[in-house]
Amino acid sequence: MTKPIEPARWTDRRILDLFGIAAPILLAPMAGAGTPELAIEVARAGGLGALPGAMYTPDQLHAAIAAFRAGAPGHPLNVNFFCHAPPARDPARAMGWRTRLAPYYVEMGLDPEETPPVAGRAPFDAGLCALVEACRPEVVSFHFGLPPADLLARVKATGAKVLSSATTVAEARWLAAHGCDAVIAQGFEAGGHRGVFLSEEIAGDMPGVIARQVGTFALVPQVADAVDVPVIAAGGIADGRGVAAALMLGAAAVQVGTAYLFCPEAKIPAVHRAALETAGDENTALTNLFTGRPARGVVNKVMREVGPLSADAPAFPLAGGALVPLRQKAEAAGRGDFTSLWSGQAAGLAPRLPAFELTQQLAADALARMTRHA
Ligand SMILES: Cc1cc2nc3c(=O)[nH]c(=O)nc-3n(C[C@H](O)[C@H](O)[C@H](O)COP(=O)(O)O)c2cc1C
Repeated sequence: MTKPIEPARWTDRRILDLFGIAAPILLAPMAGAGTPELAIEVARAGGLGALPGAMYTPDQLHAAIAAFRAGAPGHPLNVNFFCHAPPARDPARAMGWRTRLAPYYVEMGLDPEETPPVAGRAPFDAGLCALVEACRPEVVSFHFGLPPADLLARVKATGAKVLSSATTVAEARWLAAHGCDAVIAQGFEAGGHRGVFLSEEIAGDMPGVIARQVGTFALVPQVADAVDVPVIAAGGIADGRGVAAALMLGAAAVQVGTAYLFCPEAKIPAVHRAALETAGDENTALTNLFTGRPARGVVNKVMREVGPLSADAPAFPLAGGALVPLRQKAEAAGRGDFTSLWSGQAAGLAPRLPAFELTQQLAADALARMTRHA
């Protein structure tokens, strides 16, 4: 086993002291893939464990938090929520989307007339806020901006430190001005959903929004210069080199997602695990097909043939519903043709270790590199 992390050796202690952790490594909250086991192992290794609230029911989230508390007593926990505005119903768009996908239903032996399930991702609301008040996670993070001021005030009143993702300097400034204790600078390389929230054109001009997305290497130092709160770098960081580079660019910590998907503690379908092996540096793309918002994943059949971006896809989070029957049928046949295979651009760098060992290796390797270059 790797040696324990020595907290005293990190020169920038802002995030370590803010959260009470030993290493500046944050597990990314990953809706649909994160588990209490993953969070426990990262926390035990000295990083910050996270649970994704977006795809759990409140009861499931309660149970997941309790499992974390039992498995990693005394360690802080980050619980993550989405705070998108729920979309207005748009039956014409929903029908257009089903018509676009109808040939695949026929190809897969499914009835295109069958009503697909509604894909839901609940935004942070008063009920989830009450859950935060009851469970008191030490850190609460948000994706797609921040919740309304009254809910945010209630979260902060619990003593939780608040984080959210910024994809531009303007978003980082906005988050710092609205009460975030630290800002996650999420570069273009990142797996999963872009945290974009200030762009008005997100629905109307998806290609334009995507063409302007900023990479981690350019984003992190500009955000670090722009805000007074500590910055957490995310996107394409999958080994010790990436951690060291992010810290040199002015980040006080990193948030890592894709590299943890290889861990046995991550819960992803077999087709996703297999696809990650092929992700490399050039086999992912930003797509809106699976939810309606841009997110990075391994290119598969539906992305190649319908997208990766489609103006027909209904608004977030509704696009996914019509893909569910196709996904289930294809996965049963061992194919990921309709599955959201979220991955960042650096999957090929991930050391492929269990979560405890991965966290310690990321930290130890980064420390060794930074010491060599000091
Ligand atoms: C499978 C997957 C699911 C994700 N789900 C969430 C989520 O629920 N909430 C969130 O804030 N970020 C989510 N993200 C984005 C991460 O927080 C982070 O920005 C990203 O993983 C960093 O880039 P990397 O994947 O290259 O490490 C997800 C990322 C992945 C890969």
